[in-house]
Amino acid sequence: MASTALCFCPKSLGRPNTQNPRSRRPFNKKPFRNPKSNPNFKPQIGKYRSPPEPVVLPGGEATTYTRLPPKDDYSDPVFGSASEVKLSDSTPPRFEDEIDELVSEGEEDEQVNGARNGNFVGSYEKFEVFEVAGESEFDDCDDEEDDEIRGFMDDKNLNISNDYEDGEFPESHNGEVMISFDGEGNFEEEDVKEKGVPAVMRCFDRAKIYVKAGDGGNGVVAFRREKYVPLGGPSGGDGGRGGNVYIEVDGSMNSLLPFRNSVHFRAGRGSHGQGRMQAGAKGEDVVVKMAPGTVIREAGKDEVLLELLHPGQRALLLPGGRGGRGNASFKSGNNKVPRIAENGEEGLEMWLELELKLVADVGIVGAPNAGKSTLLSVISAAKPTVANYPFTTLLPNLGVVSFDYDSTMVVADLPGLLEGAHRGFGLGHEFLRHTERCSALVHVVDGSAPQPELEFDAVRLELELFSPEIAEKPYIVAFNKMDLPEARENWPSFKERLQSLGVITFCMSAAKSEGTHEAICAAYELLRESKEAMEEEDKDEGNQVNLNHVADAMQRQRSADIRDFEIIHDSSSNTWHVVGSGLQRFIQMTNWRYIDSERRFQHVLEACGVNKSLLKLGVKEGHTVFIGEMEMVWHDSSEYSGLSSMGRRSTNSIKWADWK
Ligand SMILES: Nc1nc2c(ncn2[C@@H]2O[C@H](COP(=O)(O)OP(=O)(O)OP(=O)(O)O)[C@@H](O)[C@H]2O)c(=O)[nH]1
Ligand SMILES: [Mg+2]
Repeated sequence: MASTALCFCPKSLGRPNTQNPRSRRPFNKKPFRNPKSNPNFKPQIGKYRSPPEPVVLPGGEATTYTRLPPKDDYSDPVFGSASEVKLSDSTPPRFEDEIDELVSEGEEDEQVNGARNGNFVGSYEKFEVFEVAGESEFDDCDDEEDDEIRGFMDDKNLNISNDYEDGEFPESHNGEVMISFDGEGNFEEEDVKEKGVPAVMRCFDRAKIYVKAGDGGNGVVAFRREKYVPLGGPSGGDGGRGGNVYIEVDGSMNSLLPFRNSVHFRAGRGSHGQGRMQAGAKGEDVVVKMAPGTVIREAGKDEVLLELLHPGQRALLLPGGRGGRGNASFKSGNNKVPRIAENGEEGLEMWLELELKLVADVGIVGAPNAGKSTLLSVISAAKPTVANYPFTTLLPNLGVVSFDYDSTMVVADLPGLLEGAHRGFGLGHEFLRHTERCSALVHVVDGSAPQPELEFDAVRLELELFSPEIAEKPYIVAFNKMDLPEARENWPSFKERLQSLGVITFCMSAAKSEGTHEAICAAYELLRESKEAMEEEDKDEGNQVNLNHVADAMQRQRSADIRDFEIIHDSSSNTWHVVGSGLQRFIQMTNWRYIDSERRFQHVLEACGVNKSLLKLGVKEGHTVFIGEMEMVWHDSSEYSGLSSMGRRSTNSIKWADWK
């Protein structure tokens, strides 16, 4: 079929590389920061280059890899002239052809025998794979401005070299990551770094966002003046409450990619109060929509704040700040003309780290090119890309399988797993966490592979190394490509071995849609059983989850008693720090423009025991005392003994951590 696909080499995906994209720029090209200054730059309105159209090749050409394939199997996108390659050009040579070629050159030696015995990889020389950066600056998903030119996969970033003889490896230059393979199946691990995938793939299931609740509006000082109403009294209204930050699960989202473009979410501030006792309007709430299964943590912390699974669930994350009181609220028997009003309470702010673990019922795992996407495409309406090269699937695909009206299941097709994936090879491990929420797995094995048993074992081992919990999930094995004679030949021995292990095994031809229904029905049966078991557990636990627990905890912290404070003395500078979240909030809400505020402040310090405690601890005339954001000085004279304000020391807004 004459069709084209984006040009990339699976080998370059076989290493986790996070080198600085600017560090290895081709010497004959001038660096350009602004892509629009590049004469070759064509703006892409559609944001990302679309992935290749689904292609179904004659299955006979497909080859499954459980290790990194040797270079000759693929045309090199860097050295080739075209930026796109025909799939037919990149068809890997048949295993036997390779051996025959060697034989015809009179090289029938140990290598060839090794290959005939199935030790395919051992017959190759060492090679290394590394990444050379082009001008692309797309690697950083935090960089907002260049989003529109970020390509889905930029083939300029890839380079491959295997020019080195055994044992001769160059030092790694410019921070590039090298993975050396010594022909014995041993990989040198020390250079392996964590982030090895293009930005779009990292941002698929990870994001960092900023959220801020709205500040409360200020209260005002006003007095009623009206004809025939003498001494109308205070009439300053209260400020409005700041907007809240909510997190809502949006069933139509299945990735965190939208957060590449919008990172900051701020709720509106409440309006200020007005005369005639008019209270300010409430600030606008902000609702941050997330894909089902997003795990939310505070940046830099391990503790999970929220984990919402079901579409439509909504949790209050940050409550808006309280509106400040106007002078009408301060009227009392003692003070009928209060000249005081409060500031609105500042809304809390926070950086959040989001991690998506897809909510799928069944996960399809297996080696690259085994036929996982083909299976998903025949059992559901999903149209994943199918092609005859490893790592066709770069991001997980979801599909819904409907049996009848009320029995459906969500199936996730994941990128292929290579041997050594736990050490960072391939893409599989990047996305295996998406199977954590699956109740069952379908393990697709390429039946036409030279040794399907080895392929099966390699993938099982990788699953175990990634997470024993995933490996313990119930699974079935789907032995694929039964339309090919090799698969039919391998099937009896494979079936016998797996049956002896007690594994449920099905044979099928995904391409011809034969046997797929039986396999998927068996997967559904596993799902049903595990759901029943889970429902039982839920019944036993019987507890309802409070989705607003984060906001509740914050609210409790903020409204702590003003008398709960701690005094810290710094003897080197003779300064005192009075720390307490109740006091801090009180200071932040004090509006120092009004003369009565200072008096009220002094009164509160006296009443809550700050002055007394300071005196007890030995504060002296002229010592500096910090309370929250206020800097104060201590006076110790016969007429007045206490603190007087020197001004604010910072105007930073409040972080959640400050309250803890
Ligand atoms: N003959 C035959 N070929 C098949 C069958 N199923 C899949 N193929 C072919 O195998 C190749 C790989 O299929 P994919 O579905 O892309 O494999 P995959 O496991 O999703 O591969 P990755 O996404 O790279 O991990 C394609 O050329 C398919 O046409 C089958 O039942 N019979
Ligand atoms: Mg696939």
